[in-house]
Amino acid sequence: MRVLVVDDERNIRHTLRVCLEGLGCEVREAATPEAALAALAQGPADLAFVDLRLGNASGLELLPRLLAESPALDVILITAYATFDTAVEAVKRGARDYLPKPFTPAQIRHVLERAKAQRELTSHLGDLEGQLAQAVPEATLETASPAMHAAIGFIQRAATSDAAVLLRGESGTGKGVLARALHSMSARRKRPFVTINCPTLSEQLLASELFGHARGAFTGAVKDQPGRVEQAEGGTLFLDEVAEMSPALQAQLLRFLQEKQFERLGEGRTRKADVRVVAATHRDLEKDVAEGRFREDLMYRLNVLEVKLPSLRERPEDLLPLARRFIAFFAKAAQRPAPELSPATEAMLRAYPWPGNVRELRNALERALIVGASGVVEPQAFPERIASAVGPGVTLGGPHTLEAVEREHILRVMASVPTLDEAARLLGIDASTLWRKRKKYEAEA
Ligand SMILES: Nc1ncnc2c1ncn2[C@@H]1O[C@H](COP(=O)(O)OP(=O)(O)OP(=O)(O)O)[C@@H](O)[C@H]1O
Repeated sequence: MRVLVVDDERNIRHTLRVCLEGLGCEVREAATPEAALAALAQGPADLAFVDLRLGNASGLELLPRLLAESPALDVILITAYATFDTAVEAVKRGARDYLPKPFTPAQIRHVLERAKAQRELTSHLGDLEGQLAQAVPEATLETASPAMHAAIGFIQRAATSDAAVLLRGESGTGKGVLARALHSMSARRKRPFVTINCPTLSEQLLASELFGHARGAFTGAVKDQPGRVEQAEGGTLFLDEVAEMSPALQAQLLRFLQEKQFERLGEGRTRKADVRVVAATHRDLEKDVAEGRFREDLMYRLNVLEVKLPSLRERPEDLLPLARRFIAFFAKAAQRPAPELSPATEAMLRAYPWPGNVRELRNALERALIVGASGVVEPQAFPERIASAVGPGVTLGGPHTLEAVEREHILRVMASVPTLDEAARLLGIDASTLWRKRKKYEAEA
């Protein structure tokens, strides 16, 4: 650590230098605010010990000037006038910590270690954020689909309340993405968003993951461990695939939703948590209730606010914009120029039913970018199941009835523009005729 010691008393500077150098730090000294700023201008420091009293000057006033010069600097304020108010004021102005005079070498070491640990954590977090941004394209809430637009509007309204929300929809439709969006739009946004993926854990592990456990609660429980409910304090807990919970856990979750109370596994003490619950499922919950697999009372607790996300098939307007977005993202990550989608690829993407929804589209495009040649993405870059989905295979001049060609042309035009009116304008017919034709195609499908 590069440390700057700012104190007008030579003795104190000397004591700190000896102690800090003994702990492996590189130390510079300054006796006045001007000297401190000049020292920083010459080279960065990680940590500064600053006396509150610098002759006629004040360390508290120097603090913002130091931070303006070096925003990543951690400042520890030293003072013989240790009052609670000064400490609070110092922290408000951006100090990392507070060291009362007279101090011992052990206190200095302690403060140093704490600052070091904090710096490591901050940089680790920064790394993780960077990695995440690299690996996952940023979710977009832009949509031209009326069904998706309605779902997002619902989420925006739900964000203003604290009621439980149930997100329904096929796998890969973006339930997790919307749960996170809901959290970041809500007043809880500065607190944690914690996800639990219910089907991936055994009953006992899931109970312990959710509510925590006491030491010795089961083999392998070597220490007390808080659960995700406690981690999510003040924030949002996202229960993915909630229908997969065992009956015993359903009962515990119901109690938590009703009373906000729970116990860690193997512990008598009842704890409280302020957590907003958002749950998701791709299953038909009413059927699970009718067949005795899911508690009816729990369903009604979870679905106070309920929204269904459309499948990708139900939002054809978004297919190509999403595809282009993923292509741009993965090309950038691979430091390549983003290729175009060929017309044949666009037709194929529209013809394929996308049972895995947005997730499947994203994965298919990531793969296509790796296996395909640069410049233009052709259907050959996709797996067989997708590449063979060329719809009715209509080609101009091919052996088709006029009606089949018309139908295919109309469907493709509708998928390529956001509104029915725009499609009608492109096709040169009026919107009511187009609406009737679409109804007819839907009835035939
Ligand atoms: N609006 C979106 N913008 C960008 N990517 C999205 C969007 N919606 C979904 N995705 C992509 O699809 C993937 C799946 O989304 P998500 O995990 O939210 O789906 P899900 O409905 O929760 O699926 P499952 O039930 O299988 O967990 C995400 O990781 C993301 O890559």
